[in-house]
Amino acid sequence: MKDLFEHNIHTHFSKELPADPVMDNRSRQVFNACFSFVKPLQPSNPSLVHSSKNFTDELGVSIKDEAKLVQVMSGAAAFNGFESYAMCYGGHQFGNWAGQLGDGRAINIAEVDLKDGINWKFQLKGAGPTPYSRNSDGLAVLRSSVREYLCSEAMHHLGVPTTRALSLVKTGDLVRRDIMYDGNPENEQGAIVCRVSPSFIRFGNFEIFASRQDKENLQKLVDYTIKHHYPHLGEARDKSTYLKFFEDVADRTLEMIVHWQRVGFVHGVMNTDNMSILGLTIDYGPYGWLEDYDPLWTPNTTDAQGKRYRFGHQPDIALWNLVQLANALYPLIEEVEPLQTILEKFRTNFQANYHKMMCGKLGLFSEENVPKEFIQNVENLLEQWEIDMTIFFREFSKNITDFDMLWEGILKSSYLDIKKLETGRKDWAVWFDSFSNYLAQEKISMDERIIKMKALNPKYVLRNYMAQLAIDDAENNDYNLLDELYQLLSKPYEEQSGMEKWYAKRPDWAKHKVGCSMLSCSS
Ligand SMILES: Nc1ncnc2c1ncn2[C@@H]1O[C@H](COP(=O)(O)OP(=O)(O)OP(=O)(O)O)[C@@H](O)[C@H]1O
Ligand SMILES: [Mg+2]
Repeated sequence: MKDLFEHNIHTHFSKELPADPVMDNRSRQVFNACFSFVKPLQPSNPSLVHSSKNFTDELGVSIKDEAKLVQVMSGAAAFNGFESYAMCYGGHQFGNWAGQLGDGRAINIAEVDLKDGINWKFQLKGAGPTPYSRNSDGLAVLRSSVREYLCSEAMHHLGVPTTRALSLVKTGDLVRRDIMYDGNPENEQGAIVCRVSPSFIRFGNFEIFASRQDKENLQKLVDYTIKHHYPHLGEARDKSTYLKFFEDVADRTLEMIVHWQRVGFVHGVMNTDNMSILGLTIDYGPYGWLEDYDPLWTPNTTDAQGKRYRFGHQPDIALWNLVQLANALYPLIEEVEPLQTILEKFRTNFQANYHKMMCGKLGLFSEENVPKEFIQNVENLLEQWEIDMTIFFREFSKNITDFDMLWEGILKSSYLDIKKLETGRKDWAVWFDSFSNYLAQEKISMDERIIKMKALNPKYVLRNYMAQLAIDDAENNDYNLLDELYQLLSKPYEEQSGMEKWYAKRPDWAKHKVGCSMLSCSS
């Protein structure tokens, strides 16, 4: 395999789209441009924490010189002379237009043609200030970087569309953060994740031009996005192509959200500046994994009041965000109705896809036989009896032929004590009766059913406390647990000997610990 740095740069984004002519790296408004050239900050003493061998293997590249990797991925050296840049975008944050945001701490350091003929963009998160940093420092801490690094790779292996993570380095510099926003800032270790994706364009990249009535640049960006990322839409650049583009983005967004609901992922900050135009999960900030099944749960302390980004609300928020994207694209389409039709379709398609997915998790693959209420009923039961989502569905991925077997799984996955649980036995039995009826109508063999269920119901996910344990060790320069979780989560659907300890309910100590149940945006 050829070394990553032996590959040539192939610049598309920063060559084909308008650049900010001002080279001044001070926080400012940037007009008529998709990005600004900016160099990463020099780190004082960079060191490698981890790199994703799975991902470099997938990309078909090797890393021959680890020292060089650390230099490039910490921003100390350029990637084969590439002129690095930060992107300009805006966004709706918590339902309000926030104006220009942009890559305040992300810097694109390379564009390279690799796997599948894709032009991969390499981006450092936490590499120093840019014109988009506003009042912040452009940096990231080890704690949040471990979370981003582990989770992006874990999500990929779960089959959820996502940006990838190639490396995690420490900068050797200290970063001051007030983790609980309570006036007690502390010094933390600075770190940088190298993220990789075919594109980091977000809904907000389009919104910023629309908000400034800059139709010319809006169109340039849309045309670029279609050319490089939706080439099947053809050469024509007219209203019908733009509509089709919007429809495809809506479809991809829908697919991503169905996956999130399937694995119990709560993004936590679904602002439009965190919505990828490719339907990839982007920005692993105060995300969390659903443990006891609670549709109202959000990990984000900033959102604890309104719970706008709670688990059960993610599909509605995706739609809300798509409405903002529709508004941004409107100047190129100038017709409301066809946009509305696509948004309506999202709603109905989501319901159908969600139903199919949930039936699949229960091993019912003739979902047309199953009424919506049946799924609603099990969701209510899971919520009422505080049942761990991952364990329940994995325990269910067996040949469950009688109620006792189901009950065993419930005992294993509930956070309630047995005495309390006993009072729910009758309700579960009623549900199990209807389940047995639908099961009897299944056409596929039991073996096949179980294989399919296990492929939908992961055994291992990155529980919030697991990431925190890895962080605690990493902060003391011990990366063994980080590596153990990285390896574990690269095969989330497989039984793995010696790893059963990670297939367990969240321990009691983790219920209210910072980083394990609630997370602030401080990162
Ligand atoms: N420490 C920081 N310094 C400068 N800008 C920041 C910092 N933290 C966040 N921002 C900027 O604030 C805005 C919203 O932040 P948000 O938490 O969504 O993103 P993020 O975690 O920095 O990055 P990304 O979305 O690239 O993963 C973005 O424009 C982001 O670049
Ligand atoms: Mg963000």
